[in-house]
This record gives sequence, C-alpha cells and structure tokens, in this order.
Amino acid sequence: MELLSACQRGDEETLRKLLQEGKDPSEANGVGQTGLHVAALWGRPAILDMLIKAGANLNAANSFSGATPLHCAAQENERGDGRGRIECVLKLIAAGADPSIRDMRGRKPAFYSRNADVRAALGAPPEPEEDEEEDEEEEDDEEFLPDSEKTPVTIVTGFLGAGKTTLINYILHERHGKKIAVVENEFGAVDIDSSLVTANLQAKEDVISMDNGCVCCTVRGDLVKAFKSLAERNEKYDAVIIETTGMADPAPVAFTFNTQREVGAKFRIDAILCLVDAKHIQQHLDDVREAGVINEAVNQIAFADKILLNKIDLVSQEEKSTVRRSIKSINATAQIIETERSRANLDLLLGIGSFSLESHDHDGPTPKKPKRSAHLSGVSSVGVEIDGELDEQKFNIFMTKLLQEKARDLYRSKGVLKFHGSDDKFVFHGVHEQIAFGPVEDGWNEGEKKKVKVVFIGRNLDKEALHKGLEACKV
Ligand SMILES: Nc1nc2c(ncn2[C@@H]2O[C@H](COP(=O)(O)OP(=O)(O)OP(=O)(O)O)[C@@H](O)[C@H]2O)c(=O)[nH]1
Repeated sequence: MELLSACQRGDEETLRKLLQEGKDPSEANGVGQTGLHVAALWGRPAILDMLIKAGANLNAANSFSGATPLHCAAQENERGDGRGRIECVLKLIAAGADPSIRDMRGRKPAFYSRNADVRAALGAPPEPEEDEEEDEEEEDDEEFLPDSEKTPVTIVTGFLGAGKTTLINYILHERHGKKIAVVENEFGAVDIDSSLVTANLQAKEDVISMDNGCVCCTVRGDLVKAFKSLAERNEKYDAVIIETTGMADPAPVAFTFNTQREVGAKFRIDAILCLVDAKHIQQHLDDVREAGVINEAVNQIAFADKILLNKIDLVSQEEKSTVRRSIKSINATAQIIETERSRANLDLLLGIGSFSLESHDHDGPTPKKPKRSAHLSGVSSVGVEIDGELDEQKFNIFMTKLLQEKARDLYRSKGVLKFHGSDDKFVFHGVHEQIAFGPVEDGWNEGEKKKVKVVFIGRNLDKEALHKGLEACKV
C-alpha cells in the first residue's frame, strides 16, 4: 500500500510518481480505506488536491465504519494537522463530495465536528441541534444491544482430529440447561493473513486502528447470512459456537462482528477457544515450515483465549507437562483446561467475556519478564509490567506505530492501563491491528495495585523494543 503510506506521510513526490505510473487514485486497502481517507484523517490538503485532480472517488466508504473521506476530515482528534483537516473538508465539498452520506452508525460527517466553519461547509447549523446527537444515539441504541445483552459467540479452532466435533456433540447432546446454536463452517479457504476484530464498540470505547488499515481484512458473507438467520429466529440463545476447521487465523471471522451492523448489533465475540490433541500436538508444533509458511497449530494456540488440552487419557504425566510448557511458550496467558472427550464445565468455556471490556479478565497472568525461549516458529508472548502512569498521547502514538509496522505479526494483544490524569482503569484487547480500548465500568478492585500490564502474542516480536517503547510512554 505504497500509495496510502505516501498519503499518510504527506509525501507529494512519491504520490506524484505513483500517479504518473498509473496507480489508481482510488486504490483501497482491505478495509476500503483510500488515499483520500488517509489524507483527510491526517490533514494533508496538498495530497488531497493531487488525488482529487487525479479523479479519486470522493465518496468512497470504508468497510470498517462506513466512513467517507468527509467523515475522516470532519473528525476532531489529536492526530495529524487539525487546520489541515478543516482545509480538507472545504476542498472535498468544493470538489463535490456528498455531506449527506451516513456511516455504519448512521452518522453524517457533521456529527463529528463542533467547528462552526466545518459545520457550515457541511450544511449543518453552527451548533449541533439539540436532537441531532440524541437522534443518532437513539437510533444506535435501538439497534445495538448493550454488550451484556448480546449473545456471546465462541470461535472454536483446533487442529484436525483434536476433538472439535466431539466437543460440539457433547455441547449439543448433554443436558446442561443452555440453549446453544452451532455454526459449522469450512474455513479452509480463508486467507490466513486476513485480519481482525473486536466485538462491541460502545460509545465509551475507542478503536486504535492503522489509518491505512490492514491490507487483507475480509468479511465472511456466509457468516453474515448465518447470523442474520439466527437473529431472525424468535429464540434467545445463551451462546453461539462457530466451528472453524483448518483455520489458522480467526481474524476474518472476528472482523465480521465488527464491521457488519446486523451481526454486531446482537452478537459479540466472547472468546477464541482452541482444542489441542495432547498426544499429537507436539509434533505439529515442531513441524518446521519453510520461511513464510504458517504453522496452523502454532497460530491456533497463539490466538486462543482458552485452550482445551484434550485426549488427556492418551498421555503420561511427563508428556502432559512437556505439552503444557510448549503451549505456554507460545501463549503465556491462555488458560489451559485439561479434558477427556472434550468434556468440560461449559461455564468455563462460554460467556467468559475475553473480548469484552465490561467483563475483561483483568487479572489474567502477565508474564513478568520477556520470555527468552520463543518457540521454533518465532511465535511467543511478551509481557510488560510498568510501575507508573502512561501518557495517553504517547501511548496512542506508540500503538499506532507498532500496529503499522507489525499488525500482521501481532496476533493478540491485551492489557490493563493506567493513564496520567485519570483514575480510570483502562483495558484493551485486540487481534491484529484493531484494538478495542476503553475504561472499565467497575474500575480498579479494592487494594489492587494500579499498574500497567500488557501482553503481546505474535511472531518475531522484538521484546526489548516493546519494553523500551512502553517505558517511553511513561509521563
Ligand atoms: N482417546 C481419546 N480420543 C478422543 C478424545 N476426544 C476425541 N477423541 C477421538 O478423536 C477422534 C477425532 O475427534 P473429532 O472430534 O472428530 O476431532 P475434530 O477436531 O472434529 O476433527 P476434524 O473434524 O477432522 O478436524 C475421534 O475418533 C474421537 O472419538 C479423547 O479425549 N480421548
């Protein structure tokens, strides 16, 4: 995405060269973000001019939030050049961009601005009308259930033969008093590099996302259909399970919950569960692949929130310990539950809220020091604990840069944050480049030490750089 990067940097020379070479000025990345979106977000009017002249699509909506370049330009935030953004609004309007287009939340560009000049250019009154915001929010509230009322969705992954079908059968046939729907799917053909999601973005939450997005996010049309039909039924499910055979990266599935209004309004990703065959997993983990070829077994463990260490009847105590160590060296934070024939207390597996800011597992284990022994595949966990407070602005810049450089390799990230000037307890959790981030309602527990704890799980992570980078975010 050379064009998008040039737009973000404000690099006119490179952009000119790319356009002369015949690059499409409307070129979009995997989440539909175009050069105009990026130039508008970063307040780069000169870049915007060049793209407009080259005939870029003025009203392109991204697939992440439905935002057009005008939505991006109208946004008020700390990033880039604020004056430049205002100029971009004026230029877009002069060029014919449509200010009446609504994003996925039903909001027009003017909703995002309190600047009278910007609002005038967008054809809105200088002050937001009393009901402008309320209307929008009511509309939202109507469609988007609160997090706690959404049906939790568990993504079940696991290598061939690990016991996924056995788990599903157990869940469907056992009398556990829960009403559970299962969505079975063959995801073998999913692009393993596709990227991610977060479940529920309420007003108080924020998303840190690369401005030029991820190059390969994919919405699963088949999944959208399945969830629409579930939503249309007059049944209230306690949980939905998606079985994802052969898939190394659950990101495209999770992505669907974030970008598809019909799905995300009523359902939320609860957790990623990985079935592991205790007898055979080690050989799969140690299976050396050519450079660039993904080891699915390693990836599945890296993405998981919980691991069902199954077929425990087939291994000795010693073998079990070896496997547990291997799993921990890849993913230090996922809880391991030992099972036989995939039988486990469902309360431990479903509705655990690993992706929810409301019920985040705040005190999950955080590896205190960077682990020295990364797995052969280069996939490992890095935990960072910091005494002290972070500067929110510095942290945002650090994360934005990290995600721009490492989104593909950063599978999961989770953390508890303490910012200077706020007594709130912030949590974040993410898959690849998209991160849900916000304060938790119940705040810090009594007696809990208010410190920063962050875990990154991914490939070839630079532990020292992560430590230093986060340390540098301290006030
Ligand atoms: N000994 C033993 N066998 C098990 C256990 N759990 C599952 N199995 C057997 O392992 C085999 C594979 O289990 P499945 O549930 O079909 O595995 P799967 O993950 O759905 O396999 P795919 O659909 O091929 O990916 C079956 O023959 C199961 O009966 C267990 O805990 N112990």
